[in-house]
Amino acid sequence: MQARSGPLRLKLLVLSGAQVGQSHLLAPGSYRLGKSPECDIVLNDKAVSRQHLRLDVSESGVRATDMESHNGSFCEGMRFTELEVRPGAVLKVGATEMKLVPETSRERVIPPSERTQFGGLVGSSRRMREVFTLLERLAPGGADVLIQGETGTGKELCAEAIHAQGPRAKGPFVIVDLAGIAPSLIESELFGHVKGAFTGAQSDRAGAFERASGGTVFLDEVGELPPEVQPRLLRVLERRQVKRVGANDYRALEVRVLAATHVDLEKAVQEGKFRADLYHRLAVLRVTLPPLRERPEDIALLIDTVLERAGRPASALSEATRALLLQYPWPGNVRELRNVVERVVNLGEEALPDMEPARIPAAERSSGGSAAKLDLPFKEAKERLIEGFERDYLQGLIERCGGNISRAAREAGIARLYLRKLLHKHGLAAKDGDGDE
Ligand SMILES: Nc1ncnc2c1ncn2[C@@H]1O[C@H](COP(=O)(O)OP(=O)(O)OP(=O)(O)O)[C@@H](O)[C@H]1O
Repeated sequence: MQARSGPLRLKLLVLSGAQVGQSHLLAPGSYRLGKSPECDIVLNDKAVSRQHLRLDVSESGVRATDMESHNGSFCEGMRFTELEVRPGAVLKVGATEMKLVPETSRERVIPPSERTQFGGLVGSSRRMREVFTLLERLAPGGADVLIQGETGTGKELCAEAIHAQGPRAKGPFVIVDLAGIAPSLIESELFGHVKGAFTGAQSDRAGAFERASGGTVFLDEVGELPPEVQPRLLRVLERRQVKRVGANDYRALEVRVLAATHVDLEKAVQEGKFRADLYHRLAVLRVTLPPLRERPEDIALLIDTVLERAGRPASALSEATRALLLQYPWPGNVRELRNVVERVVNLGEEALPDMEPARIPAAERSSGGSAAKLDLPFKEAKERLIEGFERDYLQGLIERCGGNISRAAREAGIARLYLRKLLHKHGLAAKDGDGDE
């Protein structure tokens, strides 16, 4: 007999704020969230209203309604009055973030660190503060760590920070960029060689592991390691000894190994491109740096940090440019942001690159441009930019999806109800009958 699965039961997991780690089961019914002791879920948070948010839970889903709170309710960074919340979504009221997850989820809650900087890495988003908590825990221990993240998310900076806050901080920090070395030279680069081991080996040479002795070796792009070298690296990691190419003897190593990858190594293992045993050895401790598009709250702080590190005042960027940078999805992550900011402060705002037209507000592209808006107060200029962006984005989205609201909502990653509201606000109607599926 086949087991019948009932309706999906959900729970609300508190990710940040005073009650971090708590979870609340959501059986069908209505729940009021707020500071008042009369609420069903009482939130001990100064920035939360007495009656802040209502959740209506039914078999078909969860609807969240802001109860005219003072500071507003947010979902994935956007303020809402009413919203259908999908499992996986994060709601924020005051300083409290809560994630809607299946009741059976065993997701671990990492309490976000108080700090907004770890070594050279900055970030005030919950996602980055969770990373900082992990780094605080694992850096001092001296164990090997695998750092994952898209290009430009700060993996090298993260490795430097782990080394600097680890027990071998006074030792050397040796970087090996495995994507930048010819495959035939990788072995000798990592492990060294003896004179005559191969053509061109004119003298004995220590490899990166030996050079990093007493400190840390950072293997960047470890996914690029040729298959024939993978067992040798595994041996080094397990036995903590290295044999130079062409030598007979092993030398003991006192070294911390940090590795980074922008590719999904687990997938590479499934595809047979990366050895499972090496992956498991590398991935005992893992840190994943989130892409910038998943933490837009960090953009403003990152802009200020880039300006400060370049010795420029915050005023070096106009408010209109800042507003534009805040909306961009940054596919090249922090590196791209740094490059754009540095280019603009050095060459002027004309040097602002073409940023995905759909994201540039119509008002910005039409006559008047950013110069006209510089006369406006900051808040108004920013609002105009955002309004323009919303209109353009929605127009493109609805066209692309042939007026089908369900599809458009899915593509944009927002709730259908919220999308309808936005369309209404901008006087953009979807096709007759909405084209709903
Ligand atoms: N959180 C951050 N705070 C401050 N600067 C950052 C942060 N993340 C990245 N950067 C800056 O962005 C640039 C790229 O960072 P880094 O080289 O560490 O990225 P990466 O993930 O190693 O990239 P790749 O995979 O391409 O090697 C550097 O200038 C770095 O200083």
